[in-house]
Formats: sequence, C-alpha cells, structure tokens
Amino acid sequence: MSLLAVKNLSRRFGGVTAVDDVSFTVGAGEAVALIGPNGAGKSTCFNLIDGQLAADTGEIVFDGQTISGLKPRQLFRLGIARTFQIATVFPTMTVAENVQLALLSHRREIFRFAGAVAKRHRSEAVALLARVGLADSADRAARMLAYGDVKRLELAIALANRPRLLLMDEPAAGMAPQERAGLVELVRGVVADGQVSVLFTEHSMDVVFSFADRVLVLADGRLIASGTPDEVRADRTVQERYLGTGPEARA
Ligand SMILES: Nc1ncnc2c1ncn2[C@@H]1O[C@H](COP(=O)(O)OP(=O)(O)OP(=O)(O)O)[C@@H](O)[C@H]1O
Repeated sequence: MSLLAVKNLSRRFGGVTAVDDVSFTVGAGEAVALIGPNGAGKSTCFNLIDGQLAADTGEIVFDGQTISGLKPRQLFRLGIARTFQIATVFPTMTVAENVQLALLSHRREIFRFAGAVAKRHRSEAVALLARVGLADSADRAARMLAYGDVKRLELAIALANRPRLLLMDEPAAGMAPQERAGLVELVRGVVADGQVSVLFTEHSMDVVFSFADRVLVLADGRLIASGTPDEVRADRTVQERYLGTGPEARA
C-alpha cells in the first residue's frame, strides 16, 4: 500500500487552475521528485498535501486514512513534515537548542519546559545532529552556520518530529554544487534508513536525477509524465515542455 495517495486533486485560484486533476502515489521508503516549470503547480500541490490549502475536488489518503480537510497541525501529528526553500530556524538559539525545541514540541512538552530548553533532550538532539553531520556545531548559535549547514539543521529539526513523509521544497536551492551533493547524500541516507519517504520539488536536475526513485512532471497544473529518472529524461513531452527549455538545458 502507498504511504501517500493523491487522487484527482484540483485547485483553482480565480481563473487559474493551479492543480488540475492530479493523481500520484508515494510509497514507503521512496524519494519522489515533483518537477515542472515555474507556475506548474508544485507549491500548490504541497500546500494541499500539508493542509495549508483545501482542494476543490479530489482526495488525499495518508497511510490508508483520508486526510483531506485536516489542518497542518493535525497532519504534522500524523507524520507529515515539511522543509521550506527558505530555512526556518531560530537564529539566536544554539544549533542543539533548535533541535531540542523540536523534540519538546514533538512530545507536547513545549509549554511545561519552554524555559528549560537547554537542558531537555540534549543527548537525543546531539544524536540527531550527528546524523546530519552537525554534531561539532551543537553549541554554536544557529545564525553562525553556513547556508548548507542551516539546511542540515532544518533537516534535523524535521526528523525530531519523526515524520513518515517529508515534503521538501527545493531542498538544494541556493547551494553550491558540492554542498548540494552532500545534502543529497545525506537525505538519501535518511530515506535508506527506512521509515521516511520524501516528496520534493527541485529545479536542479542533477539533484532530481541523482536523488529521486521516481519523478513526476507537472505543467500548467497537469501531470504530464511520471516514471523513473531515465524514463522521464527520455520523455519527448517533458523535453519539449520543461527540460528542453529549463535552465539546466542551457547550462
Ligand atoms: N494564492 C494564490 N492566489 C492566486 N494564484 C495562485 C496562488 N497560488 C498559486 N497561484 C497560481 O497557481 C499557479 C501555480 O502556482 P504554484 O506556485 O503552485 O507553481 P510552482 O510550480 O510551485 O511554481 P514555482 O516553481 O515558481 O514555485 C500559478 O499560475 C500561480 O500564479
């Protein structure tokens, strides 16, 4: 059974059909890329899946349960987490405290222990930081981190909530090629560990083709292709409508 099943999802904004009868699945332990040109409907799809937007029609099923209409916080509790293109961390807190805060939140202890973040769940936070290669930075202020490391911290924060599905908005945006490769390797490792599936949007084709098990291509709100990276790369429609005209094609 799929972990996530999106069925005939549609959402309009005035005269624009941002997502138009889109259906796809994400299996347990799978990394799936959702790609397409600007305005294709990728963010709207994410906003529908994580409950920020309501669909006009269609259904979203997570782990066998219909989740259409649930609020972001309820979905978060069910195990759907999201990282954003612009990383969201608390810059004046230490790297470890950022993760400790997420652990407090996950355990619903945030109101009881908010004043004592520095003490709670420290060793678990450091273990999560080690998983993303940031253990040595545990006691630095988050604002001191290089951009690529902020993205790693954001991943550790997301993992603190033990998600089963991680939605990643352009995880490699703004990164140098070497940082990108490091992040891909890291997230691949997390997926390979089991338990977490990833659905991500990305404009960097090197990330898409090195990371995704499967690729979904949107254009004008419609799913125009899906398949393995090789299948999608070879697809004439995708080449014409996206890859052939995208920035990567010109690079
Ligand atoms: N809140 C909104 N109000 C009106 N129109 C919207 C809104 N959100 C998205 N749209 C429109 O829906 C379409 C799909 O937008 P969306 O942001 O989902 O695309 P995208 O594939 O994520 O693009 P990008 O790669 O540029 O982030 C676009 O035409 C956009 O202008």
